[in-house]
Amino acid sequence: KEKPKNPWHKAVVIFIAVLGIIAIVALVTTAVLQNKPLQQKFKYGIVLDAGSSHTAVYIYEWPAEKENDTGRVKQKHFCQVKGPGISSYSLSPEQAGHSLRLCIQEAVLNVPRRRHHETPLYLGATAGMRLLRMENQSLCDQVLGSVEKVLQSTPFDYQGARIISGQEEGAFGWVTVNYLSDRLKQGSGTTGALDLGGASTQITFATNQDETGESAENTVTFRLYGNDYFLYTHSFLCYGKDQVLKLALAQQTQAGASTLLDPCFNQGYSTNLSYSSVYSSPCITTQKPLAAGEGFTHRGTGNALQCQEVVRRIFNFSGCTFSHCSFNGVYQPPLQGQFGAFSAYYFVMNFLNLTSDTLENNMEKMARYCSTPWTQIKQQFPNVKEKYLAEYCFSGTYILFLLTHGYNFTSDTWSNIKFIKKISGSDAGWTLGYMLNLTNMIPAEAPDTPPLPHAGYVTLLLFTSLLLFLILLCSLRSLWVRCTSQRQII
Ligand SMILES: Nc1ncnc2c1ncn2[C@@H]1O[C@H](COP(=O)(O)OP(=O)(O)O)[C@@H](O)[C@H]1O
Ligand SMILES: [Ca+2]
Repeated sequence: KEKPKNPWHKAVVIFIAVLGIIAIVALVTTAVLQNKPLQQKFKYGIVLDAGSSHTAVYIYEWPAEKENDTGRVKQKHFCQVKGPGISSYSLSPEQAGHSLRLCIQEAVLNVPRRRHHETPLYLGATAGMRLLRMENQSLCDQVLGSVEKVLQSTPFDYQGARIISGQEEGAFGWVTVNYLSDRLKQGSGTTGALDLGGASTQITFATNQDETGESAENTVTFRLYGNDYFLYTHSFLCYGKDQVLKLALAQQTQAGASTLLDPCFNQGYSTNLSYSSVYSSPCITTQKPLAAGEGFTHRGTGNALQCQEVVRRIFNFSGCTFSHCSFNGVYQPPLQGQFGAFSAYYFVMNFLNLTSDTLENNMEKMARYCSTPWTQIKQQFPNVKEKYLAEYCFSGTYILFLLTHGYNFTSDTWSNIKFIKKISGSDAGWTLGYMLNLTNMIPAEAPDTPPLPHAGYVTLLLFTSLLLFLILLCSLRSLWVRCTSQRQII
């Protein structure tokens, strides 16, 4: 005889099943929502790079709660200030500050208003201002004062305008390159930084601790994310590409002739230069030739091999008092690892299409470019600024010579150099490293990471709740079987 079925059994089993499912779904959703990053709140930072030839404004952005994570700060906006570098306003210092206004207005529009007061604003000046300071401290102060006045009147958190040292310029360029390529956290191999400006050039790379003993002024140590880095760095003042051109012109016009036949400029190129435009630079230590008139005709003959000899005369390879030197008696340990070459290295080598070839092929391409007649060059590149176009033969020959004879890169190690403009969307240069350092966004010790990354946590949770659900299902099933089997027993 069948025992009357208990209508409640079925209801109870279904009720528990539904309850279990709701519990599990509720558990998983709260856990996921609980850990979901809160409304992305961003923070900002602004750095002005007051270079010898130009000023640029960089706006950086990062998620507020992640500022200690590496690689989180990104370049959000870039503004190139119209006109020359601030050091060029030495005769009208007020103009230096005024020249920044348009880019500052752009910055005001690119940073949310509610963040303005907490957005740090820095200006760092490089070799152009180092040279002006050498020439005339008072004019240098007036230019900085004029810049300071404008930056203080912005709605941002103004943190100062100063001339950074060559060491800082080199070291922070290295920080930027390694931060953006995410090499700082693993403590894995790092990338050296090669920066070519208009008035100075920097080389920086990590070396072994025992290599740093020879020259304290060339050593910078960083402790970042729990890793110690011993960096070699040197900034060659007057070896930026604009100043080095003046060095070459001064050397070739010692006789005071009215015409200079220059192998570093294309055949058919001709312009009139004043002697003062060459000899007024503090980089030129030789006196203007007495016999010289006001100026001279600068004529190109376009010969790369002869141009190499012109460039060689800018370097001094004697008088090294260390175990190894690069040039001009400057200590340099043996090169190590990969290098990122940026700023004018990139502009010149990218234009000349010398960024991805062997050293030998680059030398040949350089020779072909220099021997191309100026009329043909102008025809081929009608939209390139004539000042840049005219100097590419000189600048390219200088770069090849600097990297090989200056820094001792060989045809074997040439491929270690990558010519770069940006890394994951942000410009390679000293400004990001400078800001990261001043805002303490690269901690000395590695921030403690949660035992499980968010994704891992959610997976684990899902897995356990699925397991729970299966256990629940099995127990419900056995409960069901027991209920229905009781009916048969009778
Ligand atoms: N598009 C370009 N093509 C060639 N050269 C360029 C280009 N843009 C900038 N430059 C050059 O790159 C150099 C940038 O130097 P800059 O950073 O202003 O000087 P510094 O770092 O010595 O203070 C200058 O020589 C400038 O003329
Ligand atoms: Ca620069």
